Amino acid sequence: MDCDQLVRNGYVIVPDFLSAAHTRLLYQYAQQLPDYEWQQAGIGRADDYSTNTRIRQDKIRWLSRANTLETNYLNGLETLRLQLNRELFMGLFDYECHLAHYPPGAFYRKHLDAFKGRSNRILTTVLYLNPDWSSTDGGQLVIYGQRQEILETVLPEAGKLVLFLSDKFVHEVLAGQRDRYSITGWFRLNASIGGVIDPSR
Ligand SMILES: O=C(O)CCC(=O)C(=O)O
Ligand SMILES: [Fe+2]
Repeated sequence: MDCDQLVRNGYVIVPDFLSAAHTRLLYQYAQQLPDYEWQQAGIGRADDYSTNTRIRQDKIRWLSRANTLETNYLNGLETLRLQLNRELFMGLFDYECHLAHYPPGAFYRKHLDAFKGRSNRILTTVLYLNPDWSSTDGGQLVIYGQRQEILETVLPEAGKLVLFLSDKFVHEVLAGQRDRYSITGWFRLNASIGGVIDPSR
């Protein structure tokens, strides 16, 4: 992981963050999960939470330490959290993530993952799981700059990790032709106030 790029640009794209073997296992795992394991994704959190399929149409499943494969991934991101704290003094407190499944045609319109001063989501991570994804398959992640210019159009290719500051970059997921699998997560700060635990979701 190149921390310099993250500091310079506020985002970084790492093509081979995860080995092909580990990525394949996660891909197969996601593909075989039965329908009832997935929930319609929503927007907002806690009391503000709602599902709005005009904005996003993916299905998600939160990761836990309930099995080895999920635990391995969470351990890998824990190592990254410690690296970021060590090298960039980011003070990241914890990490949460979910599998995401975009069926053909599904999208996620332009949005921010966090709003300045109102969220403890600091850094977004997206890991892509699909092997052999080509540009004709669609499903790109488009990252926008401060003047709404396109900074990056990212193909969701197996093993690739995208990291960006959650309150800085508007982004969207374009509709694709294939089932698209990924793991999206957030490094968080601890924003509990007055003994009220800050909700993670
Ligand atoms: O899957 C992606 O490329 C991005 C997903 C995303 O923006 C989100 O879940 O907030
Ligand atoms: Fe997002």
